[in-house]
Amino acid sequence: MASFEIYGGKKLKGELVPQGAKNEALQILCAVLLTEDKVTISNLPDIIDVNKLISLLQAMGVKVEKVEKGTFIFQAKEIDLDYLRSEDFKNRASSLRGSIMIVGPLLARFGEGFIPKPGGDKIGRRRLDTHFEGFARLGAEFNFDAEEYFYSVKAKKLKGTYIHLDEASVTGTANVVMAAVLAEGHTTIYNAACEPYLQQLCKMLNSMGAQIAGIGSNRLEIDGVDKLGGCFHRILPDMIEIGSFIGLAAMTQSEITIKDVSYENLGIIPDVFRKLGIQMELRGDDLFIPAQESYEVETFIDGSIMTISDAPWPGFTPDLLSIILVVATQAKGAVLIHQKMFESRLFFVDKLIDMGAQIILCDPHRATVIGLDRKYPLRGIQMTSPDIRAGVSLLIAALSAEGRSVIHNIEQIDRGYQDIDIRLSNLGADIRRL
Ligand SMILES: CC(=O)N[C@H]1[C@@H](OP(=O)(O)OP(=O)(O)OC[C@H]2O[C@@H](n3ccc(=O)[nH]c3=O)[C@H](O)[C@@H]2O)O[C@H](CO)[C@@H](O)[C@@H]1O
Ligand SMILES: C=C(OP(=O)(O)O)C(=O)O
Repeated sequence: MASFEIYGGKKLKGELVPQGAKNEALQILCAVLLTEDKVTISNLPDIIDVNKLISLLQAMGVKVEKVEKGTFIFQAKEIDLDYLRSEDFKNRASSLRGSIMIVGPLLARFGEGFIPKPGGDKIGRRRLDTHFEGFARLGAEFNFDAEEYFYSVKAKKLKGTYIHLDEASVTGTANVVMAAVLAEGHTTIYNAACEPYLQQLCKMLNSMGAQIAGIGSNRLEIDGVDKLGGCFHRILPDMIEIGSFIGLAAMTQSEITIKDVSYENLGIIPDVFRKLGIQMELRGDDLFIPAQESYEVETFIDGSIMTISDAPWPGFTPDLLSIILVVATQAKGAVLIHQKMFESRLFFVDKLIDMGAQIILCDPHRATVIGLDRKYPLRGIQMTSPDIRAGVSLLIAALSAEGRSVIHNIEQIDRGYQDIDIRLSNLGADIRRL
């Protein structure tokens, strides 16, 4: 288990270039299974989850060629379907969440798909009903082996239909879309998730020859086609990383320019940080965050306490609520953080409380943060990162805290943030890997 050692309290300064988006990359990589032609993907982040998925695809028979840093050519010409029944497949596929999205493409192209219980963060119940109910609506036969925790689907030919997803699941929508593009006839997917990750996936599929309309909305209309071809796809900058950097700048009173953020794809994210009183300026497509002495949380118009909660896109992503929470600890004013989607994502606040933050965990979904307005800095402690976003939030807290902090289990952070220690050191942070 690797750790970071951090001496906090330093102001940082400089530029950060966001990596390609983790959650988009995981969808896009699975989509290469839909064609036997070559697919070139650029701006792939060099992070644990993406690298694990690439090696899983390789083990399945996908040819992978590295063109340059971040750019790879994939060709899924010969897929070893027997491998999907092996122990090695079960071990690899169960080590990350994104692997679940190989099922839709496999089912659509080869008539069968398998997956063990996927990994990913332990942040509460993470059911897969939306995925498998969607496949069943398209005509697939579904089987769940409860003893082995193994899901399988089979279908000679998928048939287009009307599907009202039971919830706007991000990976669920991606999976059902990837199955529907090769189904016979027309499919409507209503209550679809529409995060930029999905918009990007749909655009990529259309450039491979798919017929998807309604991109960016919660109603996708898909005309099935017989075959898809190759394409070139570039991954957007990671909006979660960009949000994390906005929080980092505010919390450490640093002047940071985040380069090439693709502002139009950030949705409501910058505005939510503005509600905490954080200033930022768009310069071209760069986001400039000035060093701020203090920031004050807005109240609602009627003067009541600000609530920040998550919702499916175009609402505020749950993946940034932990960052908002940590940044609120040094704001002026109070804010209620309401994590509606996941029930175990706020427990990391006990570490922040140990560091001196004033937080009341009201219940597993809600925490009230009383901002310290920098009257007392947080103090460095030893802690363990419970999940990827809590991990980065604790890292931000440690960078702002007085003294030495050690964060254990940083594999959680490495699974989504590329070379984070090196990039922060370049801005003047005192951080090292132990
Ligand atoms: C690899 C990947 O892309 N992971 C992301 C993906 O996970 P993932 O696709 O696994 O998450 P889902 O969108 O399926 O659902 C997330 C949670 O929200 C709940 N839910 C979902 C939709 C809804 O309308 N109401 C509702 O309550 C679900 O029950 C579940 O507990 O989306 C999550 C939600 O943005 C993000 O946190 C994850 O980072
Ligand atoms: C929860 C996340 O990831 P995963 O779905 O891969 O666990 C995340 O990216 O914040």
